Amino acid sequence: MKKKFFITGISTEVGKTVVSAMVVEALGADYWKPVQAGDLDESDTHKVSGLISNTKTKMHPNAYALHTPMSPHAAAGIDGVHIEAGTISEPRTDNHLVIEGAGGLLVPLNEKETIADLIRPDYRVLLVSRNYLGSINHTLLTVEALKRRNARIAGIIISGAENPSTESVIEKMGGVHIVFRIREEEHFDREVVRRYATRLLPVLEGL
Ligand SMILES: Nc1ncnc2c1ncn2[C@@H]1O[C@H](COP(=O)(O)OP(=O)(O)OP(=O)(O)O)[C@@H](O)[C@H]1O
Ligand SMILES: C[C@H](N)[C@H](N)CCCCCC(=O)O
Repeated sequence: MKKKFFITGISTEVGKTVVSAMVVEALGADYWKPVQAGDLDESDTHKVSGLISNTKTKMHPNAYALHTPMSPHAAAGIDGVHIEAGTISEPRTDNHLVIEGAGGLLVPLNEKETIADLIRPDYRVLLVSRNYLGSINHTLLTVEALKRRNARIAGIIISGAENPSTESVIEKMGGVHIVFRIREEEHFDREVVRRYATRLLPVLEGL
């Protein structure tokens, strides 16, 4: 059965793109970033392309490609565009699909909708968390917001240094499992991503 994984994060810059590349590489999945805001010559689609080795993956075009590295609602305003979640149609594919959000879960697309409105019932949501002072609160708030929307939470992925007391309290109070960990790496390249992808595949098969 083909699976669709939605990658969200507890904030911006926590490792969603790195995790997306690993999930894409593990499954040979297609990749789609519906809303991109920022330098379009160094978009997340370019980054994922540069981190994977398999030849099966198809990169699907953004529904909205905005030029300013800001919240999508604001970046859209600058470009004179109005984002509507309802106009975004998922790319057709027979392959697994990895969908990456922008920033955190409640980042606005416009004055009424957020990234959370892009999550469909058949998406398995992977929440990327990264340890910093304040990350417990950001992680538990995001889990609560996902549950309130009946999203199918597949699990949390920790990117960066381990913190056992943080991780155990997140699992206990959030009622969610940490399904994978990425160490604090000096850099990410195709080799590093391939190594993690090999370990990640059996985890994804169980989700
Ligand atoms: N485990 C890690 N070890 C070292 N660096 C990391 C790790 N995880 C993420 N980073 C670094 O943090 C930065 C942000 O990561 P990434 O681009 O994946 O975040 P993001 O959540 O996709 O951000 P955005 O919200 O802008 O899309 C990158 O420079 C990345 O290399
Ligand atoms: C530009 C950045 N890399 C992301 N694409 C968008 C992050 C928006 C964060 C908005 C916020 O939560 O305050």
